[in-house]
Amino acid sequence: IVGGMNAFPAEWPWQVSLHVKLSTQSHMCGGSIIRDQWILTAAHCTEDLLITQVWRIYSGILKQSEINENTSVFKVQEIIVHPKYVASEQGYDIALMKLDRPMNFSALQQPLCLPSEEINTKYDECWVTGWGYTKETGQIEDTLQKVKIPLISNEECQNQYQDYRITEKMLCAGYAEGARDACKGDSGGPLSCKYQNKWYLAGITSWGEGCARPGQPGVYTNVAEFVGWILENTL
Ligand SMILES: COC(=O)Nc1ccc(-c2nc(CNC(=O)CCc3cc(Cl)ccc3N3C=NNN3)[nH]c2Cl)cc1
Repeated sequence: IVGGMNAFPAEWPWQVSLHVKLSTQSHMCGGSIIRDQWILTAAHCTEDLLITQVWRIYSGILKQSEINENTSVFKVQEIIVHPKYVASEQGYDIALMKLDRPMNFSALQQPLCLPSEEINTKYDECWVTGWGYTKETGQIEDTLQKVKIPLISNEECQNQYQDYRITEKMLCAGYAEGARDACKGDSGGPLSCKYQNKWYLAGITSWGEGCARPGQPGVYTNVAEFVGWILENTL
């Protein structure tokens, strides 16, 4: 997250950290709790890592340094990648991970709401969160970062990304002057938007041209367009 600040404990209780354990273990992507046994993340996070055994999912943490052999960890029973996913810039950057056991919800770990179709235009505010870099040449942050980012219209976003096709299944958010954005290591995490005092998973952090560059907003998977797919696949 570029231009953000430290989150508070239990402020974003649906945010999880997805780790991969090969010879070493490290944070790979963000994710969001949507049901007691289901995490929503980006399809590109699972590329070349479709073997479930390498994944470790940490919930209820604020700091990466809280992770140790005693921290509660979830393993992955199943990974479902959207069948139309090819690359982030072409959309369908969405995947489900089924946990090896149901999660007990608490103040520190609980789901947020899936959006409905028409809500995208009514949000009061949106925030992107993650442990990603705070600048393009950065590193994974210890403390979860948060930054408030306004949604922008797909028409405006398409004007700023002339070499790409910004589809209705994408959502854009950013400031014209840049300076605040998601960055490397934030992908898969939530763009959380508030409406009438409830938080909704409006977007999944997906791609952008660099981090926080002027006129280069962040592009998110438009979750409202995939609620049917999510429900069908999490029965
Ligand atoms: C010790 O452990 C580690 O070092 N772990 C670790 C884990 C993951 C990564 C990593 N993850 C990615 C996937 N892309 C993203 O996360 C954000 C994409 C994105 C989305 C929006 Cl909305 C806006 C801008 C951008 N954007 C463009 N350019 N940069 N960011 N790339 C890399 Cl590199 C690096 C290190």
